[in-house]
Amino acid sequence: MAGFRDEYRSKLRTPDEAVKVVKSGDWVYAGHFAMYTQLLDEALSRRVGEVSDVKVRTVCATSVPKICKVDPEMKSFTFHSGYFSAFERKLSDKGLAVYIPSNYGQSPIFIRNGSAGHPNVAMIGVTKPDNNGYFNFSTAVSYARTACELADIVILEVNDQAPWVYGGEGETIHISDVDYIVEGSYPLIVHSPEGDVTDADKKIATLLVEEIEDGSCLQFGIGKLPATIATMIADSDLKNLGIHSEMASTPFMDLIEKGRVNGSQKKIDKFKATFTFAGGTKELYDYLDRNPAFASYAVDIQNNPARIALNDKQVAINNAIEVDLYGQISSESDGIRQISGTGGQLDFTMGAFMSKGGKPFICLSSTTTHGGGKVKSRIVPTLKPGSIVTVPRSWAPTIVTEYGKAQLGGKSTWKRAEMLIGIAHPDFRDELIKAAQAQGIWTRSNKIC
Ligand SMILES: CC(=O)SCCNC(=O)CCNC(=O)[C@H](O)C(C)(C)COP(=O)(O)OP(=O)(O)OC[C@H]1O[C@@H](n2cnc3c(N)ncnc32)[C@H](O)[C@@H]1OP(=O)(O)O
Ligand SMILES: CCCC(=O)O
Repeated sequence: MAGFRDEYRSKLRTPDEAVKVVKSGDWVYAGHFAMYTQLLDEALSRRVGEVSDVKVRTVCATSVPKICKVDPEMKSFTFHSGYFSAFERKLSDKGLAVYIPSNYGQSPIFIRNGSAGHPNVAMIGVTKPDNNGYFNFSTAVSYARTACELADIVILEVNDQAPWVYGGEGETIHISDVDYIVEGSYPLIVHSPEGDVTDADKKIATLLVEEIEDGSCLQFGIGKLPATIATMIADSDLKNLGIHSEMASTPFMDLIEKGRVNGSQKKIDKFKATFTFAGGTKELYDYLDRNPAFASYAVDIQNNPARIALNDKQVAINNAIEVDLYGQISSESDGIRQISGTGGQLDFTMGAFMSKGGKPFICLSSTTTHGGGKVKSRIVPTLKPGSIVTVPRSWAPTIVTEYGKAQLGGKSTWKRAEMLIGIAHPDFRDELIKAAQAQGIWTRSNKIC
């Protein structure tokens, strides 16, 4: 015990001392989500002008990184992210953030096989150590462990307000694997989906909840709709549900506390709700602290489609920006504008398809005023030039709008067009039929029921 305390003291540095190890040209892997390493970011930002071409990489930063604020010409730092938060997409709009495409579950694989930038320095957010000298990656297990294992230098930023989240695998690091430690104390940033819940959202949630059976195992993606659906399930009378998800969100508390989720039917991680990162309210972060109802895993394990499929009746509930008449799903860009990222959407869609009795869903309102202010259909003839396909049509699951469900798997292009137009907003159906005719995916026998 004493040895570990001495080792802790000997590795303790101020943030400014710790970031001195960063050299020009380095890749710096920073903390993810609410575990973004705020003190080290601030200290690194003070080295602007002194270093050049330092590439900082994170996932879904929950505030604007200081290194971006101080270096608008990117002379010292370039900021990279594998999934854009609202802050990051606004930085990207100004050319100040670079996106790294990947299925979330693949990201650590690319880092390990050397095709992603080698982590020269890992600066990762953790909890205070336990009595055995272990730190916990808290709400962002993600690929923190992989980054630390491969990094030349590991700096931990201890946040004594971070909850200790039980694992799984990949959730801790021992002090003997660490070079430097800095200490901090600040509340984890809250992540809550924006915007009011509309009547369309409620209708979609109702259509989706009908599909869930007692004993289903659930994944909820990021955004307002998955959160609305989770809340509706918490208020339903479903029972013996399980959770195998990428993200843990605020409604998970109610799902467990109201007795909907107990994990009793899971084939792996029985009685545990599993995830790789959490984003929600302070109450969620407090609830996760040393709560044996949860287990967090490294993302390459948690998001592995083959592992997701080990649980029966896996239901994947994710959100999209647009779907075209071929069933291509765009969930991360508006044309060439990168909005968010692929995240675990394809990982979980594939996993749910492969699970016995599994059901993958993509849900979206039939119209939006996003991206220009004018009402437009989210079911579109073709994706606009530059739009990124997050789920290819070969893996297209059931699409749900407030007008119904279209189960696309195995269907012809003619049938897909018919089904998708059938769940489009009525005001746009005629023009979609004309487009489908022009595209050769509409026959005389096609009809909208
Ligand atoms: C981290 C994870 O991977 S969790 C596991 C699952 N992963 C995924 O599903 C990844 C892909 N999905 C996503 O990123 C999200 O679910 C989204 C983006 C589809 C929806 O998330 P929400 O938070 O509900 O989106 P929201 O409606 O607030 O819109 C987000 C942005 O997209 C823009 N947007 C949304 N729809 C459209 C559209 N049809 N056209 C143009 N822009 C659009 C909005 O204007 C907004 O940008 P702004 O902040 O600059 O105004
Ligand atoms: C969500 C993808 C994360 C990464 O590759 O950094």
